[in-house]
Amino acid sequence: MQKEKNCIVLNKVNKFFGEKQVLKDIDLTVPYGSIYGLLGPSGCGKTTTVKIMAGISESSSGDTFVLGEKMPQLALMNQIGYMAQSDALYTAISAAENLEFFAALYGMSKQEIKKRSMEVMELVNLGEDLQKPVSAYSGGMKRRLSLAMSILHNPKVLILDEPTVGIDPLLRKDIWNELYKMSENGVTILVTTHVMDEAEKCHQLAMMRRGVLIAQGTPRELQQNIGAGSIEEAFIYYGGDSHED
Ligand SMILES: Nc1ncnc2c1ncn2[C@@H]1O[C@H](COP(=O)(O)OP(=O)(O)OP(=O)(O)O)[C@@H](O)[C@H]1O
Repeated sequence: MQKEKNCIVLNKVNKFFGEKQVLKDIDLTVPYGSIYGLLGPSGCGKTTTVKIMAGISESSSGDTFVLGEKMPQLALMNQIGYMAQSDALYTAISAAENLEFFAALYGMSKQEIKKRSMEVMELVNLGEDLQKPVSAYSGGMKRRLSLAMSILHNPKVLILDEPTVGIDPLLRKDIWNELYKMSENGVTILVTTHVMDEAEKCHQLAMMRRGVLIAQGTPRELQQNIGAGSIEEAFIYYGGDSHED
């Protein structure tokens, strides 16, 4: 069964906002332990798709399974890490307090919270800024803190909506190395991106356009299928490079 081999399965998922259909019959499978990229022009439905996967939003019809369970599923929430496009941070308090707050929601112990907070903050190069109020963070620092928060509880599934926007290339490389390590340890990672060199780093890619999944495969397959010289060329061929809105 698809559900057993794959960590994330979407079967004929549709989503309407009022009269407007923003997802059309999305069929998608993400194998366990893979890094799967969702690529497409602005407004094509990437965020809507990942919110359904994360259990934050419900589809209008169709089924979504994560770790073999039908979504949305409250009991799965502490096995999923989700990083939204806009940072969900409390700016009046410190990064440490933000981490503590979320960790407590996940039921982590005080000792665990302290150890893990330091670990994740060092990972995103914010080890020195743990006690600073978030209001004093730059945009890029807030993104990195959001990423740290999404992996704080060692989730089995990590869903990242444009995680490296505003992050410099060097740190972006470090973050990708960390994502590879996590995937080698069995974590399944779903990442949305506009950045072509990031798309190439994914094990598998899905390209979306106007709510439809138009192509799926490895970055190499997507290029070879149409004789494209780069993933950027494939993206332009499959999806067009113009914005939808
Ligand atoms: N709550 C909402 N109510 C009405 N329309 C919505 C809502 N959320 C999203 N949409 C619409 O659904 C479509 C898909 O939006 P979505 O945010 O999923 O796109 P996206 O591919 O993630 O875009 P971007 O790359 O710019 O973030 C857009 O046309 C958007 O305007």
